[in-house]
Amino acid sequence: MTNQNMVISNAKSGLTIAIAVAMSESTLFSQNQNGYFTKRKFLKKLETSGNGARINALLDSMRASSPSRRPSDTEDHNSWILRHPSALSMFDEIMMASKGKQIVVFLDYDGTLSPIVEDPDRAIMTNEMREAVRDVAKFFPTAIVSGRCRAKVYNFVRLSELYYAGSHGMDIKGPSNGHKHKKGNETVLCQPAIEFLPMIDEVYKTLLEKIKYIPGATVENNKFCLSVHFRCVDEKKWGELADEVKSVTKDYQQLRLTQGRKVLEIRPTIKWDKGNALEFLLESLGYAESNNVFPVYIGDDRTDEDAFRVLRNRGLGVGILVSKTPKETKASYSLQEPSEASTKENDNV
Ligand SMILES: O=P(O)(O)OC[C@H]1O[C@H](O[C@H]2O[C@H](CO)[C@@H](O)[C@H](O)[C@H]2O)[C@H](O)[C@@H](O)[C@@H]1O
Repeated sequence: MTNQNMVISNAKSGLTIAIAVAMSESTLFSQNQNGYFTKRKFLKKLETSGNGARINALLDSMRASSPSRRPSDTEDHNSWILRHPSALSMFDEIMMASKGKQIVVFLDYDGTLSPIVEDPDRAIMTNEMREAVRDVAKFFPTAIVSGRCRAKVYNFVRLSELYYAGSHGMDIKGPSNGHKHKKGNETVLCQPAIEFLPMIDEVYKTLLEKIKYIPGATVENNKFCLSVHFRCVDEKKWGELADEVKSVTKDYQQLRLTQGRKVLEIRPTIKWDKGNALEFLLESLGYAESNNVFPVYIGDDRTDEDAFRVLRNRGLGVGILVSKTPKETKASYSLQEPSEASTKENDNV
């Protein structure tokens, strides 16, 4: 089995595109035309409001981000896919664009490397996926960019050779070993919201008390930000939950509310997001102003849009949105859900 076959057979997700791009670049991956087309065919099979906002607006937004499927969705999907084609069907185009450039891979965690599940503590990444990421990182600098706190996402992924940007990019650390992609000897570290730690902790404790009577509601401490989960909350109780969250955050003008997949996220108002994290990491790798770099960013959530926007505005690399349903996005390409093992059939929110 060649290195290339090994890499591909380990891949079970949207991550395959990064691996596919790898095939075009690495000299380790030399092969003839037939081999190229066989691999491509095989890859196809593998694809599996701020503090001032009113409560009603927040509740509307929670509902809007959790749509139920309608019969016309197929039509919407067809026109959407024309604007955001499958990254696999555009394989050749992406390969051409990356030619001669240094690929850097950015991967979101929840909904990209792991399936969306009801209990956030059980969003386990498969060993197969871990091996695929490990193989990608052998060839390219690779970063995990997550809303989770860095330590937690590291515990899920457990690959010391990667860069990790936790808390939506507000906590960045370079590889803990002497990895070849590491620049110099210095450890990359960036924590732009360090002074918010006591405030976040205080809000976490207050929220724990406030929401404990709402069945299914949980709050997750992501160190520099908080996640209030409502995936397991009866929709009739969403209004109450929104009330409680607003009643706490209204006293903290330095915090803002954003939304993810059935989650309200409380974050410092500083201008720092996954897009800034991407730029910081490119700079740390020595590609601040360079056009010879080809970032591949794969993500599924609203917060990943900040990174997609940076790539689009700078005309760099590709953004790939993992989604089964049409969504407004700045990503150029799309992929289906990360794995067959992901939650319920209709759950893409
Ligand atoms: O940036 P990400 O790595 O995608 O993190 C965003 C949030 O992901 C997690 O919540 C989401 O996944 C959970 C597990 O599948 C699911 O139960 C929840 O409904 C989703 O919103 C994580 O728990 C959050 O802290 C992250 O902010």
